Amino acid sequence: MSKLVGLVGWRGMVGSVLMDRMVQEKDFDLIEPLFFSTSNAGGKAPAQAKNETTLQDAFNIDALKRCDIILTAQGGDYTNEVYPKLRAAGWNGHWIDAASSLRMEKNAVIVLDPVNMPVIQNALANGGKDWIGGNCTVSCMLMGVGALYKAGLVEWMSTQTYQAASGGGAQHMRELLTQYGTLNAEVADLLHDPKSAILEIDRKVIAKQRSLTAAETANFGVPLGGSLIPWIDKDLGIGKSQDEPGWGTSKEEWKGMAETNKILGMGEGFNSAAIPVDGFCVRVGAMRCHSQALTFKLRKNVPVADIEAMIAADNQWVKVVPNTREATIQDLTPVAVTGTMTIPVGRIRKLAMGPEYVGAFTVGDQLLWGAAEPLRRMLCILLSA
Ligand SMILES: NC(=O)C1=CN([C@@H]2O[C@H](COP(=O)(O)OP(=O)(O)OC[C@H]3O[C@@H](n4cnc5c(N)ncnc54)[C@H](OP(=O)(O)O)[C@@H]3O)[C@@H](O)[C@H]2O)C=CC1
Ligand SMILES: N[C@@H](CC(=O)OP(=O)(O)O)C(=O)O
Repeated sequence: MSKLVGLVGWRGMVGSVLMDRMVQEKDFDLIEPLFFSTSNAGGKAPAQAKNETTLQDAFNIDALKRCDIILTAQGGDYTNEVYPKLRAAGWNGHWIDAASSLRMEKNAVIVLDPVNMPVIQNALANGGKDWIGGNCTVSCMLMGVGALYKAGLVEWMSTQTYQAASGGGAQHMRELLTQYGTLNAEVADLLHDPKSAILEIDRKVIAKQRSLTAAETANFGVPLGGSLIPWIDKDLGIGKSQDEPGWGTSKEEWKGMAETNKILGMGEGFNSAAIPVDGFCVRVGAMRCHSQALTFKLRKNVPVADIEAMIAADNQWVKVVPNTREATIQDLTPVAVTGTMTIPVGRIRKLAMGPEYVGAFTVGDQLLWGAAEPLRRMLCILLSA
């Protein structure tokens, strides 16, 4: 008999990408889905419903308890409210979650099976029930360069990210595009006139950016179109001495080290067993692909050709982009990658600091490998266990 799989958050942005992938991969053939809603209980479930065609109340613990597996992309507030009640009510099913709330819990595994299948299998063998999707930036990075970690080559890594608007959610994407439109409209006449002065256009654009209303920047807080924001998520550094690691760190930056090490089953957080990962996380005006410039200090001098071969052989989605201008501008951009499962890694080269210092650049669709895909793959792992 098919497992009863509760789906929560299926109509949100991450949930919609997840549903599309589940349809593409025919995951619904393997399950009996039970659709939940936080806003429309009693309404009609989507077309993928089989026997249970009515939307269930996502806050109804008894309804949730019926499920063998619950897969949620509803968000952290939902998880914080419902998960403890469900476990307290004795539910012993598998919980698969896109939200970060439970990620660092001792019993939770951050799932990214092309990278950490042994960690997942070990947890399964030990009765693990909580399977949490990783931070989008971390998951996309490890899909690209996980091979170097698996080979034990990384002494430390520094990452500088270029994160898309979608990481903030659907409203952030709308706000970015609206800002681009507003800026374009401000100088449309001048743009149409080939003889107009570029500095006049520039002056009008910056004046408009600086005078955007609170409503026009409601989601990001400041203009993003034509600018960038070098801070993502909360400030975790408050209260620390400025001379210790962690001071002035954003939560997104903290996740880089904490989650990378947890995914790989190594030391967690800033402890001695963990591989140091640190850098700056920056929001840019891309739509849904996160990009990252990586600097590695390797434990030994490894030829670039060997590094490329290791990365290319790691999984079926990673693609090494030759470090040429043409290949880079064609294949190593958010525009090239959006909507695809491909994780290109390029700009692989030795850095001036010494032969153990290697640079790379990678791009990933943060709604696919960064959010939805590891979850549906974990569902399949559970179904085949
Ligand atoms: N955005 C991202 O990049 C990432 C997000 N995540 C996690 O996933 C969670 C969900 O994120 P995201 O998908 O962006 O959130 P959304 O805001 O798009 O969707 C969340 C829920 O909002 C409700 N909702 C209300 N109005 C609408 C509407 N007009 N269209 C669709 N849904 C609506 C739906 O619940 P209902 O049907 O019950 O009303 C939906 O499930 C996040 O909180 C985060 O924890 C994880 C990784 C990346
Ligand atoms: N914080 C990410 C998106 C996200 O949802 O991250 P997390 O799942 O770690 O909360 C971003 O803004 O790009």
